[in-house]
Amino acid sequence: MSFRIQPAAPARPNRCQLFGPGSRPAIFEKMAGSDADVINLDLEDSVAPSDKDSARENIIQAIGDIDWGKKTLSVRINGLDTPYWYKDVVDLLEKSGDRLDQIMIPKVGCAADLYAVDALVTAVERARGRTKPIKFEVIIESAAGIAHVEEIAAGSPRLEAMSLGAADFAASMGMATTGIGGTQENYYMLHEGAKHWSDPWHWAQAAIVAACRTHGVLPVDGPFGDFSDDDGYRAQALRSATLGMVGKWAIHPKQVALANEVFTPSEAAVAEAREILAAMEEAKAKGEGATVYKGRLVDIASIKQAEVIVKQSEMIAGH
Ligand SMILES: CC(=O)SCCNC(=O)CCNC(=O)[C@H](O)C(C)(C)COP(=O)(O)OP(=O)(O)OC[C@H]1O[C@@H](n2cnc3c(N)ncnc32)[C@H](O)[C@@H]1OP(=O)(O)O
Ligand SMILES: O=CC(=O)O
Ligand SMILES: [Mg+2]
Repeated sequence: MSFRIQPAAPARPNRCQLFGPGSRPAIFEKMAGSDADVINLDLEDSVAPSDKDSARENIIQAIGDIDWGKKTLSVRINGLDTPYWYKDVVDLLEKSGDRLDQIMIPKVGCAADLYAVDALVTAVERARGRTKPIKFEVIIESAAGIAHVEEIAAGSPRLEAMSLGAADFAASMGMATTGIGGTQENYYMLHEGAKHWSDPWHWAQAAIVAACRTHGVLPVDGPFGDFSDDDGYRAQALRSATLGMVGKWAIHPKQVALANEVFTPSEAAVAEAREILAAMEEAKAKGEGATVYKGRLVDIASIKQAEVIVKQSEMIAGH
């Protein structure tokens, strides 16, 4: 371990982030009644330019009027390249109460983007005497975002979560696809005549996880557009969980259960992790740093691996 200890990410469940357009207030109660850990009310790309003002008002009203339970309540503001974002921030903080937890900043390209939003948020919070500091989450969804991912992860003490936005990311990178996330038909290796599909999102996800883990931020997988394809969603989510991500977006309510299933450690996984911890306790009592569990090596690193699963399960159960 480096002299610098890796900071812990925020201890809150973030298995599923359910999105809904701010211009569609009829679904807000349904979102609040869902099993998603995080709600993302959207002012950005799911809202037409002509609806930006009314969507903002809908969201401000709903923040106070609806019982959001224990969910993390987040609003995705418009990008810093638009004329809308400053009013999103100012109106949200001036006109809504303390129930709002987080602002999601899309298309972040460098740490200065967070600095700019932080400066505005801080000014409004002070002017209004808001005592609960607003947290940030960001979307990495551009070439600049992924190129500067580490400085972004370190960009603000308000930052709690970072998502990969596959749709805008693909567009910014010039990727030859219109699919949002998941397997891409033309991204394969050929071996003895058989196609083996590769994962074009892998490197960006791994970069996001590394940046997040270095700076104590929650890494999250973004949207999977084909909400008719449960198996495709599950496969994408399982890959993300295996890489260290803690959750995934749902762009339709039917994806919530899939995300919760994948990002809640199973009883079998928790039981095995506890057995590994017990085996290592026994080894430690005998003065050994390594032992054998079910025919395979476990050592002091295995304790840390097992603790990730046990802690995640306890945190979710305790929430
Ligand atoms: C690339 C990105 O930026 S992704 C993030 C931004 N995008 C979004 O926020 C889009 C979020 N999703 C949606 O807007 C919608 O789910 C759509 C447009 C994809 C589909 O909407 P619909 O055609 O109404 O879906 P469908 O008919 O299957 O809805 C089934 C039920 O779920 C409800 N529902 C639909 N979307 C949502 C949602 N996001 N949250 C909660 N409930 C929802 C519908 O009201 C309907 O309820 P009912 O059975 O009581 O009538
Ligand atoms: O905002 C999300 C995306 O995929 O783009
Ligand atoms: Mg996007």
